[in-house]
Amino acid sequence: MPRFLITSALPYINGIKHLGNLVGSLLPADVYARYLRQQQQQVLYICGTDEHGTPAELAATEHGLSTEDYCNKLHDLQRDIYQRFHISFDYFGRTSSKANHEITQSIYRDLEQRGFIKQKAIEQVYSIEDKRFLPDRYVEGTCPHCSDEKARGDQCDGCGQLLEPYELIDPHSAITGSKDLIIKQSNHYFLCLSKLQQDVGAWVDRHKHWSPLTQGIAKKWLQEGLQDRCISRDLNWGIPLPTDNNEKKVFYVWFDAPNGYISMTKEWAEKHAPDSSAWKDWWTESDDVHYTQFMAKDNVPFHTIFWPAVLMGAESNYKLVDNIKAFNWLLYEGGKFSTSQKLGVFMDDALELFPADYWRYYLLSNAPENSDSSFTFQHFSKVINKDLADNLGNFVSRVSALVSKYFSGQIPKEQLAAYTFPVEMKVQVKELLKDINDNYQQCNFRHLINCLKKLYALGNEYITKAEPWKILKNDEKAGADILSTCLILIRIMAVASAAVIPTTSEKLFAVLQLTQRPDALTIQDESLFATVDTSIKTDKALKLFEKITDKQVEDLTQRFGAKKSS
Ligand SMILES: Nc1ncnc2c1ncn2[C@@H]1O[C@H](COP(=O)(O)OP(=O)(O)OP(=O)(O)O)[C@@H](O)[C@H]1O
Ligand SMILES: [Zn+2]
Repeated sequence: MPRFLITSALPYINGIKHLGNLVGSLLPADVYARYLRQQQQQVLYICGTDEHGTPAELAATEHGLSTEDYCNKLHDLQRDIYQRFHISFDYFGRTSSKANHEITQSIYRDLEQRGFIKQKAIEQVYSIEDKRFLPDRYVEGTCPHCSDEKARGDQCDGCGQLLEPYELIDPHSAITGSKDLIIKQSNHYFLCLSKLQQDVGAWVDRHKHWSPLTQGIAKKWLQEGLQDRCISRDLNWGIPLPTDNNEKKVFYVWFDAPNGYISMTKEWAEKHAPDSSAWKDWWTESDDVHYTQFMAKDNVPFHTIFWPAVLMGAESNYKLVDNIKAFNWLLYEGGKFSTSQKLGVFMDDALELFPADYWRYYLLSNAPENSDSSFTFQHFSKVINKDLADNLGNFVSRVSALVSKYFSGQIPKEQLAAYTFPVEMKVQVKELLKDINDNYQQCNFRHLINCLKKLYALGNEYITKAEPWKILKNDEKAGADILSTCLILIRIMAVASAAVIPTTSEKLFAVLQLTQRPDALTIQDESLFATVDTSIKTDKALKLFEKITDKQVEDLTQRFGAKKSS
């Protein structure tokens, strides 16, 4: 029986994440994991915070905390918020863990032994006032090409030119503004990626099923030719390089972060599996584990080229990824959401505004799958009001009100015994369920939501056309049959939507007074069409979703239009 390993790109520690991070990595991975579990598959879903690197140190300083304390705090905050979004990790770890230190250092030693590490002195900008080497993007100045005064040492956003820090006119530290900068030489360690080009290229070629976005990015890097890549930094915070030279170097965050997937699995096994060595059979190359990663496009080179190269070079026999579900950007006011620039709608604010299921449903309906997509409150309200409030919510509320009113919540047993689900509708629903199942399986989230939407609409249209409220006045049996069909449809909607809107699905089962969980039934299960013997208890109309008003849209657009202030 296959087993499914799932990881979502590790959220960086420098703040509460935004809706872009949610839709570009965490949410789709969660939906896939939930779907597979619902289909009775064995799943391990691993994620955790990515904690090393300069932005973490700077964020800590900004908050007046040591980097370690800051990371502890932000890790807990992030974990809490993912729980509130019902992201169902099997384990949520940290790249700063002891296990990650050990695994990263051991991978490095293998690479070194096998001749894939070289040393080279490089020149870097050192800020005397900051007492630190400055990464290129923390050097700012005037662009020599377009005179933009806000150019960074890696790139000018004004004209798009790639730059070196020494090319800037009037360079200064982006941290303190100090101009007291010198160029210092420092010995650094490089991964010999150029030696691994062929192996990585052949491996990428074998993955023809990857999406055009994933393949396109991987092939572009390969065509340009892989360059040896620096894996060390002169920082205090990070995983120390186990070198013989008497130097204080740490790994560059890109090198240690993905190893976190492995080390977090190790911690999961130590804490939660019956056998603490269970992590090994998830990560050893074998046919029965199918590994899927979720991320947005900026992370694709790291997961298709750099990290696989590291694992191949180390000849570690660690499992390489089978499928990569990559996303484009979710845009906010025409630009990219940004944690460092505090731009966009952040997950904590989002949950204060609306329940998690609103966001989960909307973000997947608008997922940047084939191209970038834009978030607006206007669009958000349109989708929620139409799909969830007008279709799903309205249908369930009409059905429960009628069953309460005409049958005191319980359709008589003798009528249920004589009832069968209408044949024609069964064909239609089965077809939809097949599409829903396929889209879950293939992680086609926009199509998936479209099918769910059709399912909700089908119920609503059926009851509108059948008009049980009229029929019930003269023919109780015919009316009871229509409502029985509706009750079954509610169960089907709950089961089919369970991975996307888990809380709502549970509420639907609660309305039906079903004791099972909606995710305990598989999506194409024949028993979904059996009669629902319920005793609904609603005295007044049930309101599953609150409609979002034009006034709310206006206020929220205004409130979040400017940069987030804190
Ligand atoms: N606007 C976005 N749309 C979709 N996915 C995104 C977006 N921004 C970030 N992601 C993805 O979220 C995941 C976690 O990202 P990470 O925490 O590293 O933030 P980031 O890419 O540095 O974002 P930011 O620039 O906002 O800090 C990554 O897979 C990243 O590609
Ligand atoms: Zn420029």
